[in-house]
Amino acid sequence: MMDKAAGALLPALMEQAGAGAARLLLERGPELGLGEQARVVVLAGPGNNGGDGYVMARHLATARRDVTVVSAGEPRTELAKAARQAWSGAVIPLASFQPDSLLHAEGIVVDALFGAGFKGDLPSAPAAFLQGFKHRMALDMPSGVDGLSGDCAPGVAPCQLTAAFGRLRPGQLLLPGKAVCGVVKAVPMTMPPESIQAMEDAFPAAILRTPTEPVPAEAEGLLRFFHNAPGLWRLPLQTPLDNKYTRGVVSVIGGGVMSGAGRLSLMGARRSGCGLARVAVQAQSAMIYILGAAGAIIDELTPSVTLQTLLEDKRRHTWVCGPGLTSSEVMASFPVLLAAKRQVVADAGTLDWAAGAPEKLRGAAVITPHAGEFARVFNTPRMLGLLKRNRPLAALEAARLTGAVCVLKGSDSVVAAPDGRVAINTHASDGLATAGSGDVLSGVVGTCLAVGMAPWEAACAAVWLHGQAGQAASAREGGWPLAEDVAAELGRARGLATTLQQAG
Ligand SMILES: NC(=O)C1=CN([C@@H]2O[C@H](COP(=O)(O)OP(=O)(O)OC[C@H]3O[C@@H](n4cnc5c(N)ncnc54)[C@H](OP(=O)(O)O)[C@@H]3O)[C@@H](O)[C@H]2O)[C@H](O)CC1
Ligand SMILES: [K+]
Repeated sequence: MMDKAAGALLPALMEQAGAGAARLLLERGPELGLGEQARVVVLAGPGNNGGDGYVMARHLATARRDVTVVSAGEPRTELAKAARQAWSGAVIPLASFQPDSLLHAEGIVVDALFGAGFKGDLPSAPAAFLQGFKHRMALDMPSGVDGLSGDCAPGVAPCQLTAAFGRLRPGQLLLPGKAVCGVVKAVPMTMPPESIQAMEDAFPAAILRTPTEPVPAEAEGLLRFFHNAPGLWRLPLQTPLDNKYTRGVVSVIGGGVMSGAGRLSLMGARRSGCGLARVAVQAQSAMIYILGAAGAIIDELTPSVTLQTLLEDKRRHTWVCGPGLTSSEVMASFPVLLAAKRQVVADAGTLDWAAGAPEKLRGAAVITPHAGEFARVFNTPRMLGLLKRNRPLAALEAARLTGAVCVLKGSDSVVAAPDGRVAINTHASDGLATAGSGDVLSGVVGTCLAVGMAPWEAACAAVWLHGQAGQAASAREGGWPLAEDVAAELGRARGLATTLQQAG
């Protein structure tokens, strides 16, 4: 139900949306390769997205641009009807409009067909009409893109420019939607703060919150989206009183056969600033860890020194369990860590051990699956469908099923907490698509947890630091960094996060 206050705001918001989109096109046209006098064709749909299109056309005409409105259906909402009436130019029905090849090549079509209210399949005639143009700009979303998930209906016409109204939508940042939005530019909208929640309720697709924006108490427990950036979380600053324990202790379960993954996780933890990192590993496999990391402590497990013995040290609260582990190694460690009430980052081998049985992960603080691991753990048709078409909801449901924060890794990683918070990370780089990069991340999550951050904040911070380190390593290595190169940049990434936190 739309709140009365939000309803009363809508005409003013539509006016701001249409006027702002017109301004954006006038400013950005030359960058899109449009000439001064390029013709503009607005394709207006039946809902409020179409209404925005009529308002935009009016403002473009006032700015003396050659603008034509083509209608893909009579306006159905009161707002869109009012916007249609305020447009004094002609409205040509789609079926009767005959664009010439010059218009196709040199003009621009404004996609005001469907926005947040789109559902189902794209009708073929308007989709083909949009496809015919070389230059395209979208209002809110290219028609056929789901604003919440970024899922695209077949036939979506990719745009070079998208006007975002007030705030960004998740679907503008998540693939595949992100790829068809082109450059996304926010059109500023002013609205009283108390109306923000009401506005969010009024629109079918969620709106992204900025990191520093407080969430009203009544929104607790509801799905709400955030853009992942420093400001959404705070990493503790260094102080002269710090010692290695106050900076956090991270312990990694080391694999006996696949030692590389555990060592990369250890590197991630150490490079991102934990005070002390330790590895617990069977004595016969300890040497590779001992030789590999002079600054880490290696705890050799023997019949007399077991994991239980190590857990007597209460300072060892945070554990990374999974990188490089076989199922039997997971079975011998993960349940023991949970029984001892440790906060555990579950990755790799632990996720494979829980294939088809997500309840086995209950008790972990953070789980970090990539799409393949996710599909193995949460292998019901519903979850596989969500994974394909709605990554934020897939991650959220995984978090709710396991009680753990879920980092669904990808080039647009999402971090979901069981309480409904979902952060979208856009701060990644292609360079992270290399073996071992996920192992590094698990160690960074370990550091952020060990230093006392709550699980969702810790996971968000770790994903951002990892992304920043990936970008820096990519730049340094000509676009082709190794996981070790990414780890090597983590200290500087944390330094940058601190600077940004202090500035903001
Ligand atoms: N965020 C803001 O502050 C503001 C956003 N505004 C704009 O409003 C739209 C959302 O408007 P809404 O009217 O809810 O939805 P749409 O315009 O996107 O589309 C709804 C109409 O489209 C029909 N529809 C939907 N899918 C299909 C389909 N597959 N085939 C045919 N027709 C379809 C739908 O028909 P129904 O029969 O399903 O009802 C509707 O007629 C948002 O995107 C912004 O652009 C406002 O300007 C205010 C501020
Ligand atoms: K649109």
